[in-house]
Amino acid sequence: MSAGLAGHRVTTAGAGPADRRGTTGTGPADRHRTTAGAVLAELRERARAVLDPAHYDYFAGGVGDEVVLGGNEAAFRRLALLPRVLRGAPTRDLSVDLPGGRLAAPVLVAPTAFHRLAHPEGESATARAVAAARTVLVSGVASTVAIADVVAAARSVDPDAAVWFQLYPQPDDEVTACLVRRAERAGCTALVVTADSPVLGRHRRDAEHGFHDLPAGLAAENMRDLPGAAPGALRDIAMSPAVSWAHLDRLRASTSLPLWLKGVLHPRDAVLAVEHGVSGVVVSNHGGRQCDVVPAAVEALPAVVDAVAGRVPVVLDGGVRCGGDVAVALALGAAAVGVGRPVLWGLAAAGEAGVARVLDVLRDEVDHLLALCGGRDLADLTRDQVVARSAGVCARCG
Ligand SMILES: Cc1cc2nc3c(=O)[nH]c(=O)nc-3n(C[C@H](O)[C@H](O)[C@H](O)COP(=O)(O)O)c2cc1C
Ligand SMILES: CC(C)CC(=O)C(=O)O
Repeated sequence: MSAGLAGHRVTTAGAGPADRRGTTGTGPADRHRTTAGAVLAELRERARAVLDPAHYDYFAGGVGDEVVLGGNEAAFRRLALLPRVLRGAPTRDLSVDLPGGRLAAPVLVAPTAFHRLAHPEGESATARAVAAARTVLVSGVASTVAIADVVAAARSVDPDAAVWFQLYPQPDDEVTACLVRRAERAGCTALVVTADSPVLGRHRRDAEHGFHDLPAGLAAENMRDLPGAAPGALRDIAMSPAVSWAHLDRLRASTSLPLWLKGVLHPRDAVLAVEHGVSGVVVSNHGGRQCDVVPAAVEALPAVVDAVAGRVPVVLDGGVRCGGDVAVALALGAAAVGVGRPVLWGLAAAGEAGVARVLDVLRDEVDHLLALCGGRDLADLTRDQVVARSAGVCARCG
């Protein structure tokens, strides 16, 4: 059965319930009967059902009492958008150009570790889905597939796919340099240096499960054969409070790739980052996994955007779970957002198709919302449209 509304087809025919590893219900009809938030929540439940509880909790958990983990999502619920009227367009341009790649929609995939805990194909499956969506995968140094193979998987779908490489600057410059060369040789188009982890956050859930090592057969493949390790052996990813701006300067000088700094919350650090030559800043609290007394990422965003003052783009990650969250972040000045856990849920639930599903529902909902807000492109989302929500709760997340 279907009914037409001026220029818009409404139908009740379409995909049935999604199965675990195959279909994910991506047909157009499906879009009219669900929301990105509901899809992401369903994928999360499907992931929970299939994953080893220790691995589910590794992905889902946060640092300390998980105040910031919940706070990232809750902060979005406290914000609302004021639509503009009578200025839209029949089709909207969601693309964004960033140093290191062009995104068809303003949602990139934040670096998360150990995708083969979620699905046997791991980061390769993620890379194919992200390339098909024509957005950017930030592939982590803690990947269970070597970066050259991740890029190859992405390029098997789209020869121009942009894959960025995330790394923790290592106290030993020689190790950092070797990781940078690997990313360059693999064909990565940008580097993302994570700066919020001078020490590792304390994760109660991991401690309770006794989850400290990858299962046999899985490894952080990029850490193999590095200086200081025996041939074929792995080096630990070092977290060191001794890492400083000087390390960043040396890294910056060693490559011509655009360099993003991830994990910035203080506006003065954002200014320093620009002064030290970064090409972009990622406002992030590591998805609530490092310090449990920091603000929600979206709360920290406006001051960083103001401090950077348009000199470099600012990306936000943390708690983005629906198109509305994307639109609010963009209106507050983010050039794009990153999603972390939702991609892991999609991957665990349905492999490549699950990741594709996450990116598709978010893109579709942003497009719909932009139309509702009278936007033609992303620049039409502006800060004056963001207001505090004094009442009302989300039916899904309360
Ligand atoms: C399981 C997991 C592993 C992560 N691993 C990394 C990592 O290796 N490097 C990094 O910079 N950030 C890492 N992050 C943080 C993400 O890049 C991102 O900041 C965060 O997940 C965004 O929040 P969200 O999960 O609410 O979308 C990880 C996050 C999770 C959930
Ligand atoms: C410590 C890394 C291996 C992964 C990470 O950043 C994380 O689990 O949050």
